[in-house]
Amino acid sequence: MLKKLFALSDTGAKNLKLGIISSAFYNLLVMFPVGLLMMALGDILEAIKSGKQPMQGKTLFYIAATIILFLLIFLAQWIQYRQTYTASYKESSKRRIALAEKMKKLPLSFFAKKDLANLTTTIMGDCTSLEMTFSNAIPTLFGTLIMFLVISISLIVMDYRMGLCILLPAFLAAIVLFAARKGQQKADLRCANAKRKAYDGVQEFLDNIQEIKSSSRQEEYLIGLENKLEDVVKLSFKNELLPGSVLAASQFILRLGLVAVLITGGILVSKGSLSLMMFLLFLLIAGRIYDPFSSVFMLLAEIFSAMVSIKRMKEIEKTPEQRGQKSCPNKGYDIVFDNVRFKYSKDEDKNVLDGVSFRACQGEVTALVGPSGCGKSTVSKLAARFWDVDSGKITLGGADISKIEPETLFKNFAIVFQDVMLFDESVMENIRLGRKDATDEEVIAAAKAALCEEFIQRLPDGYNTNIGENGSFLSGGERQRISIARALLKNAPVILLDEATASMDAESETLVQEALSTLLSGKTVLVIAHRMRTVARANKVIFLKDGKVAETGTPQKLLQKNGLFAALYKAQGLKN
Ligand SMILES: Nc1ncnc2c1ncn2[C@@H]1O[C@H](COP(=O)(O)OP(=O)(O)OP(=O)(O)O)[C@@H](O)[C@H]1O
Repeated sequence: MLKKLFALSDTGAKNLKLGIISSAFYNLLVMFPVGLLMMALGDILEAIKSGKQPMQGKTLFYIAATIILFLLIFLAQWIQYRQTYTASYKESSKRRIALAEKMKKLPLSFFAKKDLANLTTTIMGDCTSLEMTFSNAIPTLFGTLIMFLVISISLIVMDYRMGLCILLPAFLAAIVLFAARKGQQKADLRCANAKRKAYDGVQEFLDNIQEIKSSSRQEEYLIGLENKLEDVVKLSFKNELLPGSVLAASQFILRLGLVAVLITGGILVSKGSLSLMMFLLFLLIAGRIYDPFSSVFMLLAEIFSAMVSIKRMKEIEKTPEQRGQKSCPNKGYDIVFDNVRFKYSKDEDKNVLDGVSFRACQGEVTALVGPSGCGKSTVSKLAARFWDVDSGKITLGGADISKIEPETLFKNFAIVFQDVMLFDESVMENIRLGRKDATDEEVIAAAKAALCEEFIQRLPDGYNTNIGENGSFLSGGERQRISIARALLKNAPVILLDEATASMDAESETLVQEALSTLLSGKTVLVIAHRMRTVARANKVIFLKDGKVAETGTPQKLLQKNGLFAALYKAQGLKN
């Protein structure tokens, strides 16, 4: 049950169980000194009454019992610490790894619906808050509840009237806290959303600082960001105020228990229906039993927020993964689209691709052409199974790619996307990302083939120069050439080039095209290029319009046809 409720691993659930048991054991054990004290007091009073020496012959028993009791308390606390703190950190790191592994297997449709801040909060923030909750709050809560149950039964058996005086306030206080739970969770959610919006805002501000500074709406933008940050402060304050007030109310109700024991006990003793010793025992218990409750109540807010984190995590865990076999039974590397229909979201009424069929043959360059938004990038993303098609089929060498595990399938692809992702590392390491076991010589050869050598030599430290966050020290054309070098290094049988040469000047583009054409020979190449000069060299053109294949054939044939492709070609020819 614990495993399901708190989304734990088998070991995590086992450790939490042990933590709860040791916490309950500890809470019960700390009550025993009260019993021992009462026994000693009883002995002393008995001795005084009968005129004997107090505690005669029993001193050793009391010393031994005290030592054993303290040893047991120490042991219970040590086990609780070990089982909860150490185990919860291990569990939390396992959870982070499991989440990251899970995300690797999720389709891109999942990430399109979530924003980056939300995911970061789940992986880092939620895991950290759960770490704290499992290391302390949950074992303390359950441990206290078990202790309370055991003591309640004992108190009722000893004297139900006095027992009720102690127990009723605890129930009342718990009811108040649970009644406020819904409000607390709502406040938590509001606060978390405000934090996420502020995080997104700051991230957007840092990412686009250049555009914001040069825009006439700089003031307006900053006011918007300031409002988001102020919302966080306001909602955090409210979020603290609610549990604070509820906590104060429940603590007050708990204190009433001590007063009730004092008044009821006093009346019962005066009537002679309760012994003085029993009255003292209940008073001592009432003085101690509420202490763990106070700390549990303080932790409840933490536990309620943890339940929100767990819900978010379960949502990720439940998302279906892109699965498939670990081997790719392809014969050759022709890519075939067979009546493919696809849209990014179920809510859209129009398909982005609507019955697309074509064959991109091995050893040929197939160019995807068409007006902006017609679905060219979508075709290349579907070919690498970044998304799964809604209907129809895509095959690689005859193998249905929807049945092949994405990681296995991806080994066959090298991709140069429109947005090049570069890392804050050296040029050498950025290119080596194409194939992590490549030697320096292989990296340099790929860089030369992608015409990077010339600008790399100009960098202060050559191949060892750090290129800054996302290659911010490089020009658009240079960044793309690094990305091409990476793809060349991977030497995969299928190459997807998406706007690969868009940021280069005409001269560099011609040189890169030449380099590519020698290096890409024998491979299946799907290229998206707006410039018609690039397309003219392709073996086949797929002209897309509104998500449908409008024309297909060799560039020469399509030019002769004088249709859509020819019109676009001529229009660009005029511009160039
Ligand atoms: N991740 C996404 N989520 C939702 N819609 C998307 C997504 N990516 C693209 N689209 C939409 O799908 C349609 C096709 O986009 P796609 O990027 O494939 O076109 P394209 O032909 O490559 O355009 P361009 O030449 O301008 O790059 C567009 O209407 C676009 O708005």
